[in-house]
Amino acid sequence: MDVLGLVDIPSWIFTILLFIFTLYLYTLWKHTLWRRLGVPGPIPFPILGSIKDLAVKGVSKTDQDLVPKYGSVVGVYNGTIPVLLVTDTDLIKEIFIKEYQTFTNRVLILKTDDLLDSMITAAEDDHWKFIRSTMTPTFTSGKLKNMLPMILRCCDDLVNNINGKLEQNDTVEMTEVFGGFTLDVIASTAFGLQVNSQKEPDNEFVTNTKKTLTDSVVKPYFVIVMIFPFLKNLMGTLFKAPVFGEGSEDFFRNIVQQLVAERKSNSNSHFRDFIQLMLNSHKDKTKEKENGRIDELGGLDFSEYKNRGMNENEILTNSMVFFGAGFDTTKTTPSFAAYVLALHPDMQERLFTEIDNELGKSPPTYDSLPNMKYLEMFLAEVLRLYAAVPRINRRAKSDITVNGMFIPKDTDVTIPISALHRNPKYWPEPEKFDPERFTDENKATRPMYSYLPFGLGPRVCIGMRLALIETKYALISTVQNFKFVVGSKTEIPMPLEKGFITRPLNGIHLKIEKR
Ligand code: HEM
Repeated sequence: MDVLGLVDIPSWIFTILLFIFTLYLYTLWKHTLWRRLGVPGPIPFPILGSIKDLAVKGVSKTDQDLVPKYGSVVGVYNGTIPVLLVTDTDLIKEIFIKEYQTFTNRVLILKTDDLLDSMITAAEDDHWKFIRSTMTPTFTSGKLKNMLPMILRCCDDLVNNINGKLEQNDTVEMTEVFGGFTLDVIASTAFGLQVNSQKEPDNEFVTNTKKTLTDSVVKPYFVIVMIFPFLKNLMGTLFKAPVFGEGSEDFFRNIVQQLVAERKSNSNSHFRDFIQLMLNSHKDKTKEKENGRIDELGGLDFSEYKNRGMNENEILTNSMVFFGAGFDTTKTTPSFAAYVLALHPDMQERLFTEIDNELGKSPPTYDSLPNMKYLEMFLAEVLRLYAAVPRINRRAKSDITVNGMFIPKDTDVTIPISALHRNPKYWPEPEKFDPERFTDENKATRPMYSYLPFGLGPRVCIGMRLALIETKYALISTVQNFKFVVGSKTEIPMPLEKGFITRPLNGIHLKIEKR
């Protein structure tokens, strides 16, 4: 039909249909890659690939089904992005350690603004290397030791808060309790602020942090970019993905600006929080170079950045990374630990005995931690079965052949941690909770990269030691005072959320008795 001699409607409809059909053919062609390369895997769901399974079954369940069925290297697609699921420990080592120059970066679905690009978790190549090497010295044992008094204060608040809850409730929701503790630790270690988030839930810092953490940044256009990666830049320009929740960016920017101004004007600053350490780090790094220390990350040239310290955007966004990367992970770990203790009274007794023998009722100390071997083994097993991050990935910067296997440019190489940690080859009766797997003798029987709760290689979790200390301190302080017991609301087995962080679906409700 002809409208005003200008528009021929049937030909428009035809053109649109042809366009859609061409896009569909494009996705079909993309979905032939693994078949052409001889990599086993499921027949991809049209257009969406494995996104459908991730949404319906969840990340961990999808991987736990795929890996036993197809083996230690599985080819799937996120939309049309090729994803290689690798649980072969030799290949893991080659890709994540030996070939890290090609696999330096994570898979970023959407690049948006300077703030996102400057997050250590998302930054790429030289920029990541600059930020990582600037932040690394803030996590040395010496610096972490200086933070222990702050963490101990948060432990006291944690015990008082639980005591307060016991009077009001039959069961206690553990992620709320340990969430408050984790938030307090981050507020003091990152910003030097003393907050008791359980006692003061309306505190401005607490409300803004919660806003930051609960706002979802996964938007529908992420899925469009996964299906049509060539739209990445257009989508990035059209939709600015928020890095932080509504309004909270301004709130935190103000805090950081104020703190940076205060600290810069006070050269004898006695603060030991991460903001101060990031401000100092440039100076410290220069000293290290003068002392002849070799750059441990080696290889990449970061000359563009080396003559400056972190700028304000980098300090802002990386202070916020403490929440993104360190909050959920660190609040769920002691919560899952409490759940397992309630389910296994014998293990709880053993932990009581060890802690009583080592510390009695005295607060934990840094030097006492290595003496508590059972705590170490128990926590390692918690992190095996409830690894906070069920998948980690790297993007291939260029075509590469590793151990005889061709991996094309832009492939997302993913380690499905939750499936790796349940591989019966390394973990007999994988669903059984058994801390004895982590005796020195048993550890020696497994390949090195069969256990990766904190990832591996140059991009391994930078907060690992802080997280372990924080979790151990929280567990010791609670176990010294309380006993975890299964209550009427405790779910066995516990349903988990489906996403990219391992969280309980309905919280963890336990009865707590005073010891
Ligand atoms: C039990 C607690 C935690 C677990 C299980 C955990 C786990 C992980 C994992 C699996 C990764 C990815 C590593 C890789 O790709 O190889 C990671 C990265 C990271 N984590 Fe953690 N994490 C925890 C706590 C923390 C804490 C407390 C902080 C900060 C204070 C933190 C900061 C980071 C950062 C900044 C990265 C990115 C590092 C980079 O790209 O260079 N994490 N974490």
